Amino acid sequence: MGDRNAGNYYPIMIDLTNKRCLVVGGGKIAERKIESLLASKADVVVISPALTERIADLAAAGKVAVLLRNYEAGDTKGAYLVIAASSDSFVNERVRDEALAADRLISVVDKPETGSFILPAAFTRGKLQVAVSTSGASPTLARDIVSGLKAKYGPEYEVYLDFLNEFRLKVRRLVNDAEHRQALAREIVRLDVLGRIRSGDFMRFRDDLFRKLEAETEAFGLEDWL
Ligand SMILES: C[C@@]1(CC(=O)O)C2=NC(=C\c3[nH]c(c(CCC(=O)O)c3CC(=O)O)Cc3[nH]c(c(CC(=O)O)c3CCC(=O)O)/C=C3\N/C(=C\2)[C@@H](CCC(=O)O)[C@]3(C)CC(=O)O)/[C@H]1CCC(=O)O
Ligand SMILES: NC(=O)c1ccc[n+]([C@@H]2O[C@H](COP(=O)([O-])OP(=O)(O)OC[C@H]3O[C@@H](n4cnc5c(N)ncnc54)[C@H](O)[C@@H]3O)[C@@H](O)[C@H]2O)c1
Repeated sequence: MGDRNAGNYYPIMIDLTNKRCLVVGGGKIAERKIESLLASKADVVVISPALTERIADLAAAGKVAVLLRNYEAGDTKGAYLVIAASSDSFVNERVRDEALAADRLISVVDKPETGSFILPAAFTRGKLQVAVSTSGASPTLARDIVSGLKAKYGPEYEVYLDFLNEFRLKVRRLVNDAEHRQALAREIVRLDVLGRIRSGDFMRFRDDLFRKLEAETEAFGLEDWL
């Protein structure tokens, strides 16, 4: 494992909406990658002579396009991102070489260090996305860390992030002074908004706050709510 990436992977949030993503292989591992690609609204194409039941269901429902055959040279053409997830390491190597030659993003599930990216363990709460990677050293540890974080950052974070997003957009629209905007950005996360979401007191609080912000704008501060 001497050639494992030493931890200098570049973390990036990438928009895959309508991007063609090719998955070679239709087994358990491919299934997991397909599910996460679909969750990111990618346009998924699967090439594999056999499929798990779940992938076959996704194909029947029109959620993924499937070519029910072995990988052939040239298959990576037109793909923005490629995942080599077959059980045949020779095939995965060919997929990788072809993808790399055309500078496509490529992940190789059996020899991750030979590809150009790896996947983290991750979960979302609306706009909050938490992703953990051990640079491939221990996917199981990554998953354990994520399950701890999942318990800590519960479903209320979805509402919280939507609120923060709405607040930020309003502030950007209404408040011209950059320092004032920054002060509000710092203060808003110090308010116990999560407590209000949990206690059911949130909607009234939100409406009051936004009403005041719209009315007072440049003079608006959050001291009264702290
Ligand atoms: C996090 C997660 C996300 C996902 O897959 O979407 C993920 N692996 C998960 C689970 C998992 N994977 C494995 C086990 C069995 C126990 C074990 O062996 O440890 C379990 C546990 C289980 O399944 O319970 C085996 C395994 N994994 C890799 C290899 C090949 C190798 O290392 O050479 C082998 C050996 C295969 C073999 O020898 O047969 C490689 C990779 N797995 C990665 C991601 C990337 C690095 C992540 C990081 O940086 O930490 C990387 C590098 C490539 C990649 O796939 O991008 C997902 C958790 C999903 C969740 O949250 O539930
Ligand atoms: N990255 C990870 O998280 C991780 C975890 C465990 C295992 N693995 C590795 O991932 C690989 C796949 O594991 P799996 O459990 O999904 O295996 P699997 O046997 O369930 O599935 C393999 C799939 O590859 C397809 N396939 C075989 N030859 C092909 C070809 N020429 N062209 C296209 N598709 C072809 C098969 O039809 C099948 O659908 C294994 O090599 C395993 O070592 C990776």
